Amino acid sequence: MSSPQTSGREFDYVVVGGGTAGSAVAARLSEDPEVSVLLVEAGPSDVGDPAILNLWRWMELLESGYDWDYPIEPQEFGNSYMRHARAKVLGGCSSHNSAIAFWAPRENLDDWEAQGCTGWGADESYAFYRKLETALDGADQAEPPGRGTDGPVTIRSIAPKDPCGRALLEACEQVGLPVTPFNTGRTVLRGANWFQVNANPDGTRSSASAAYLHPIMAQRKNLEVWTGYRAERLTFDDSGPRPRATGVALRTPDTRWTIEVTARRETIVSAGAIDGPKLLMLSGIGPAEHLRSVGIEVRVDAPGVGENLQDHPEGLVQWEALQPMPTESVQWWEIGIFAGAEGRTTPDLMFHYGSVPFDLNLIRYGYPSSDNTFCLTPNVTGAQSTGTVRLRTRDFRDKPAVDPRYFTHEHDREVMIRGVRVAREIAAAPALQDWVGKEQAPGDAAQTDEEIFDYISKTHNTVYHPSCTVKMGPDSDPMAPVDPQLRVRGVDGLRVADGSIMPDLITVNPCITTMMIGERCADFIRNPR
Ligand SMILES: Cc1cc2nc3c(=O)[nH]c(=O)nc-3n(C[C@H](O)[C@H](O)[C@H](O)COP(=O)(O)OP(=O)(O)OC[C@H]3O[C@@H](n4cnc5c(N)ncnc54)[C@H](O)[C@@H]3O)c2cc1C
Repeated sequence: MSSPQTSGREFDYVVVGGGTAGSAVAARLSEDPEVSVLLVEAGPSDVGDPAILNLWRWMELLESGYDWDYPIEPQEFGNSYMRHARAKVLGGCSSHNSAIAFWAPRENLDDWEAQGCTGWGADESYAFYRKLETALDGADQAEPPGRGTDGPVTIRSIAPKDPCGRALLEACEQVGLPVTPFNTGRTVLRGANWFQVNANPDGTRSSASAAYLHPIMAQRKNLEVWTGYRAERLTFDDSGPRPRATGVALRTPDTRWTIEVTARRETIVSAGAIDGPKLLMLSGIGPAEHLRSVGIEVRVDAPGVGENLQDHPEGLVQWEALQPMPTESVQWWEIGIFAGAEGRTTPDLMFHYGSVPFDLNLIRYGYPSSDNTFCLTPNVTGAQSTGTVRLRTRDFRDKPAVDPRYFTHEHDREVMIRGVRVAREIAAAPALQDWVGKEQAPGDAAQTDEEIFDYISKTHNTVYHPSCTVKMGPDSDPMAPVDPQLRVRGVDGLRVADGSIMPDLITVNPCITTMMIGERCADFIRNPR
């Protein structure tokens, strides 16, 4: 596609960001042959790219050319060296991630509804999880509405091949965390199991792009997918009483031209929880004072844009393994453990089990690491610390300032410290004694709460779930830039559909929920209420 010639093209819908939600939005909208849809993605196509499609290679992608790779602002209580991986490739983070597949707990979605997000409760939203998936396993254990049988995304359970993983599950049983089925519609408070993943039996991803786009990209004449085009800003007609979104200004792949494409009906921003608020702010929609401070004219004073950044902070306990660890794996992180505190309705603590060293934040502090290790990573599922995404400058090429403000809330520190202790308790159970060698990190020196948190604050990572930065909410909430049908307040013709619209981050891994958000956005557009 050569460059200035593409300028001035018109479509009914323009979806900006060909990621997890954007792929679903574009695929569903273009089911109607009467409308034309353009999907624009800054990164390259994933079609035929083994580095992306082979799920077991996901860790190679961190800090690679496929990663926007965002640094974070200096943290008072957290790890200032931490990087936020965000995929820059068709399929977005669903092309980059470890494909752990969860339906959100019913309680999370019902809580969204209770916050004024009408229509987002579990009963209505679960219909869209069903619609998006073909569940290969576990359907017989699910409660109504049951698992999906003919959706584009293949979800299957990981086979129990890893012997260390089998011993781990036995150890979990021994400490009161029994093997419990996932994705049944019943919330797992305390229990463990092999994950379900959105992947095909041959080990390739069933990412948003592979599932929604690959089968239709060449066939559907009313859908165009442009890769390598980066949105600089949204365009508007400001002549009426309210601004109306008219499309997007794009930098061409050769970086030589800025072109404009028109959305006759709507523009949908699906650029994710970091680049989405950035694009809105570059387009004059954001906190007025901040926009003025970087020289951007205010179109809509939307104080909630870039606020409310939520994430799942993740700690690490790593051991030398006494026996050889597997040399092949579905994605190296095959088991999940929930260890909710007494009296909760959703678990406040989750672990991933890695059959690999995960020392990307250890070496700079001199912690030992080696090739034959395994680890448990406690994460705070309902972290109370919230952060911000802000512009550094008005140049679309500059990385935004991402400040998660990790562990600024005491709750998060307490849960994480408990997480390290629970990980040690699991490791001390009889079933793991043939596997557990020296604890490399945090190691014997970290015993008191202060010592454990000192280790955590230096070395913690993230489960890579930044969300909630353009949250939806009722009209009465001035911090909610979008309404429950995902329309941006203060302008016409513009919606947001991606992980940024969650009012609160769900307890579990959010990729499948983000696809559900894409499904719902297309449904709101096609079936206006
Ligand atoms: C390393 C990693 C591992 C993870 N593991 C899991 C997991 O196992 N399970 C799980 O449930 N979740 C996981 N997650 C989280 C999950 O993948 C994300 O929360 C989710 O995919 C985000 O979807 P999204 O649509 O909001 O954004 P994205 O999928 O990031 O899509 C945004 C898209 O917009 C594009 N874009 C951005 N700016 C522009 C612009 N200016 N112009 C054009 N295009 C632009 C991006 O390149 C990207 O393709 C992981 C995430 C990462 C990074």
